[in-house]
Formats: sequence, structure tokens, C-alpha cells
Amino acid sequence: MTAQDPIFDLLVVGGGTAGIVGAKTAARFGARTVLVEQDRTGGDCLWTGCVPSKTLLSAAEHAKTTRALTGERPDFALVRKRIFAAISTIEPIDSHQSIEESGAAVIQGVLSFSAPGVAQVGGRTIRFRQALIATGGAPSGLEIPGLNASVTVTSETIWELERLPARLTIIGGGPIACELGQAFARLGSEVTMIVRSGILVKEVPEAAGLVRAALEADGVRFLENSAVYGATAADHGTRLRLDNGDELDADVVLLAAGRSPRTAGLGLDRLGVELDETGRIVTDARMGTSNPRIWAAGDVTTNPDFTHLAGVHASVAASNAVLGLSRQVAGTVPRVTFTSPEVAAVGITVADPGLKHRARTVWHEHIDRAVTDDATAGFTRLIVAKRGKILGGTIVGPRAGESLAELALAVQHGLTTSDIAGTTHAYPTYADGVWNAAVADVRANLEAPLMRRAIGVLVRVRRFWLDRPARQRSAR
Ligand SMILES: Cc1cc2nc3c(=O)[nH]c(=O)nc-3n(C[C@H](O)[C@H](O)[C@H](O)COP(=O)(O)OP(=O)(O)OC[C@H]3O[C@@H](n4cnc5c(N)ncnc54)[C@H](O)[C@@H]3O)c2cc1C
Ligand SMILES: NC(=O)c1ccc[n+]([C@@H]2O[C@H](COP(=O)([O-])OP(=O)(O)OC[C@H]3O[C@@H](n4cnc5c(N)ncnc54)[C@H](O)[C@@H]3O)[C@@H](O)[C@H]2O)c1
Repeated sequence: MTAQDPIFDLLVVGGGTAGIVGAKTAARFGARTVLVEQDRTGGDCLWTGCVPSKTLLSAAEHAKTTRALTGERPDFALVRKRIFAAISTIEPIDSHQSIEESGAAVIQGVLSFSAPGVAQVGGRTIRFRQALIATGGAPSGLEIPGLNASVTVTSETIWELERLPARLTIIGGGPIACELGQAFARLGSEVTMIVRSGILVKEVPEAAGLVRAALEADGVRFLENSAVYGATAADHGTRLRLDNGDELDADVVLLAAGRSPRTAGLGLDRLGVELDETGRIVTDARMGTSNPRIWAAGDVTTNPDFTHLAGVHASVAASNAVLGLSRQVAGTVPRVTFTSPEVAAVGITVADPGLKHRARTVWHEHIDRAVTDDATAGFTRLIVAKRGKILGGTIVGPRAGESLAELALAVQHGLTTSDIAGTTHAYPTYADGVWNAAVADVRANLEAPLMRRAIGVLVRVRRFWLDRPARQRSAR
């Protein structure tokens, strides 16, 4: 591209999942599209998020099995190699070339808005009709006096560790802390998690409890309702001081206490884009912002931080922007924490008795696949409204993320427990959890007094009908 750049129909800021999907969507519609990325295209998910963390979890599970069978310790260099291999296998789909093949231009540099319709990238001026902000987020910093940066990592830098830390302390109790904590414990690190309240607080307590027990079984030590208020240098690492006066030595400290949006320095104030109190961009259901020409998607917005949401929301934003549509994003948001057991949830996860919701829970001791796998620590719970409409639920267990797809479909399309109960599920699968919970709900409805009476009438009528020839014979 040259100094005579056209006025772009859509300027996309950020080349993570949201930016890539947004740019490709707009370009495929024929809109003049440019994507600006300050670093590598692919974003958090590819380089430092989903892809490396799920590969690490898989390698750690393998390491646990191998150690149990042979006593062999994992080779951390091979684990790292596997992570980099997974990234480089997936990377082409997020590359400059792939984005350009869709018809969008790609510019490398840090973008900031200078005025409505005008932005700067490294001294170059870009003019645009509309923009999609997809600048994502970054790990939130923690002010811990005395904590040396050389022993501190975040989800962005932990992948640079060349040796397995002997003692890893994690500050935080969300999905990042739980997934990475379990993986490093299974690889052989002595892991301590310092958690302000409980772990996985967004999930139902039984789910968080099962994950906590599984992590403890893998050797993770929990210091809950604790906070770190200071640190000093120690041999090979740091000594952390806790608010209760305890001290804890660590070789590496992982800060996993939430993420913050990348909105600073973008110049959004010059565009009149409203942010919430945490700096995230406020969007409506069309992914529009308070400026009708500016759209946003992904972790930079007030929506939950998930790759699938970033992609879907960006696609809706780009379509609305370049085609002038008013498509709205779906409210059904599935989520999975990929610990072992996995925790998967969608929609409403707690029954509201005031609204006559009911919860149907099947514990996985009663799911044959879980029994055959010796993995019965889990459950499937459906939250059901009057007339059997499925509102949401939680699944805990192996492959819970896969079983969740059916529940997400049910919630999105307003299916009922009768719809699920009437659909034959293959045996033996973990999906039996959803099926059995739905069957339990339908069966419980059949036990209701009115229904029992109606069924009783049917049985008697049928009996009467079948006995008709005998009655006729005796009458003759
Ligand atoms: C360890 C970890 C594990 C995760 N696991 C999962 C998972 O299993 N499943 C799941 O759904 N989600 C997971 N997530 C969340 C997921 O990674 C994010 O929700 C997703 O990547 C967000 O995509 P995004 O496009 O909004 O942002 P990003 O991927 O962060 O992309 C934003 C891009 O914008 C660029 N940028 C920022 N400012 C500017 C600027 N001024 N100019 C130019 N470019 C700029 C950045 O360099 C970056 O490349 C995980 C996250 C982490 C940290
Ligand atoms: N499997 C997945 O989909 C997946 C995996 C990882 C991350 N993510 C996404 O990334 C987001 C960020 O993850 P996260 O785990 O960093 O954040 P989070 O916001 O979910 O959890 C942060 C945790 O840190 C704790 N905390 C905050 N300040 C603390 C302090 N000073 N001391 C001790 N504990 C403190 C909080 O109580 C909370 O438990 C998630 O919300 C999720 O949307 C998704």
C-alpha cells in the first residue's frame, strides 16, 4: 500500500481472533478493508492462550499416565516442542497471507485514532468510514512490593520458561490459574495457588469443588482467602509474605488475577466511544458502540473473554458495519474450563424457585461411560423451566465441553427435556448425562398427580378395549 491509500470502508484494529474474523468477513463481502496489528497476527488465543494452554494440558495428562505406568518424568523440552508444533500447525490460518487472500490489506504497527475517520500508524495516516476495535486484553498487573520481575510470569510469558519450575506459585483462582496450575502440577512442579476467595467463582459450587479436589489430588496446595502483600528476594526465587503472616518460597510466580482491556492510547475519547469503569468498550447487541460508525468485538469489550465469542461477535459487527444490517448476537454463551475434570456451562446454571425453575442433576456414578472410565467425579445438571424448556446447565467430567454442544443447541433453540429425551443417544457416552437428566425430568412430570390420573385412565380404557372379545363371548 502507498501514501494514496483509499478511504477504507472498514478499518480493523487488532489481529487476534476478533480482528481476523472481522476483517475476513468484511473483505469477503467486497468492502475495502484494512487490518492493523502491532505485533503478530493470531493474537492471544494462538500464541499465548487457548492453543498453548490446551496443548500443555494434553501433554500434562499424558505425563501423568506415563509417570503412573513407568515412573518416568516428562521431558519439559519435548512438552515445549509439542506446544510450538501445535501453534505452527494452526498459525497459517491466522497469517498475513491468509488475511490478504480474503481481500483485506494488513498493516503492521500501533494504531491510534486522531479524529473521527482518521487514524495514525507509525506516522502514516489512514482514513476510514467505519472501524472495528478488536484490540483484546492483557493480564492485569498486581502491585506486590518487593516482587522481582525476573521471577514473575503471566499467561503471556510463561511459555518462555525453558525449565520446569520446581516451585510454582500462582496468584489467582480463575480458569487460567486452574488450567495452568493443574498442568504444571502434573508435569512435576510443586504448585501452590493463592486465591483471594474460592476458585472458579463463576461456576456452581459443586463444580468448583470437584475441580479443587482434582487439583489437590494432582498435588496442588491451596491457600484460599489469602492475599500476598509483599515479597523479598530468596535463594533461587522469591519469598512471598501473606496477609496472615505466613511466608512462602517460590521459584516462579504466575500472576493470573484477571485481564484488562487494551484501550489505553487508542484515542477512543476522540471518537466518543463509551468505556465502562474498567476501560472496556460498551457494546449493544449489534456490537455497535456509542459512536454509530465504531464497532467492537472480543476481549476489549464488556463481553466475556472467549475465543468463540470474539469470532462470532466480530462476524456480526463486520456484517452490520459493511452491509448496514442490524443483526444481533445470540445470548447463548457456552464456556468450558479445560481442567480434568472439565467444567462446561451454558445459560442459567442455578434454578430460581421464584420462577418455578427446577434443577435435574445426574451424578456420574450413574453414567456407565464414566464408570467404565473410572471417572465418576462429575455431574450433569439441567435447569428447566415450566413446560420443560431447557434454560441452561452445567456438566462436570471428562469431555464435558463436547457434551455441552447439545445443551447449547437446546438453550439457543428453546428445546424441551421431551425433545432431548425423545432423541436416542449412543451408549455408552458422556452425552448420556444430558439424556438421562432430560429423561428424569420427563419421568418426574409423568409422576405429577394429574398426569398419573390421565395415564391411569388410558391404562383402564386400553384394558377395557382388549377385554372386549372375552366380554362379548361371555355375553353370547
Ligand atoms: C491462558 C489462556 C487460555 C485461554 N483459553 C481459552 C479457551 O480455551 N477457550 C476460549 O474460548 N478462550 C480462551 N482464552 C481467551 C481467548 O484467548 C481470548 O478470549 C481471545 O483470544 C480474544 O481475542 P481478541 O481478538 O479479542 O483479542 P487478542 O487475541 O488479544 O487480539 C488483540 C490484538 O490486538 C493487537 N493490538 C492491541 N492494541 C493495538 C493497537 N493499538 N494497534 C494495533 N494492534 C493492536 C494485539 O497485539 C493483539 O494481537 C484463553 C486466554 C488465556 C490467556
Ligand atoms: N477455558 C477457557 O475458556 C479459558 C481459559 C483461560 C482463560 N479464559 C478467559 O480469560 C479470562 C481471564 O482469566 P483469569 O483466570 O485471569 O481471570 P478471572 O477474572 O476469571 O479470575 C481471576 C481470579 O483471580 C483472583 N484474584 C484477583 N486479584 C487477586 C489477588 N490480588 N490475589 C489473589 N487472587 C486474586 C480472583 O478472585 C479470581 O479468582 C477468563 O475470565 C476467561 O474468560 C478462558
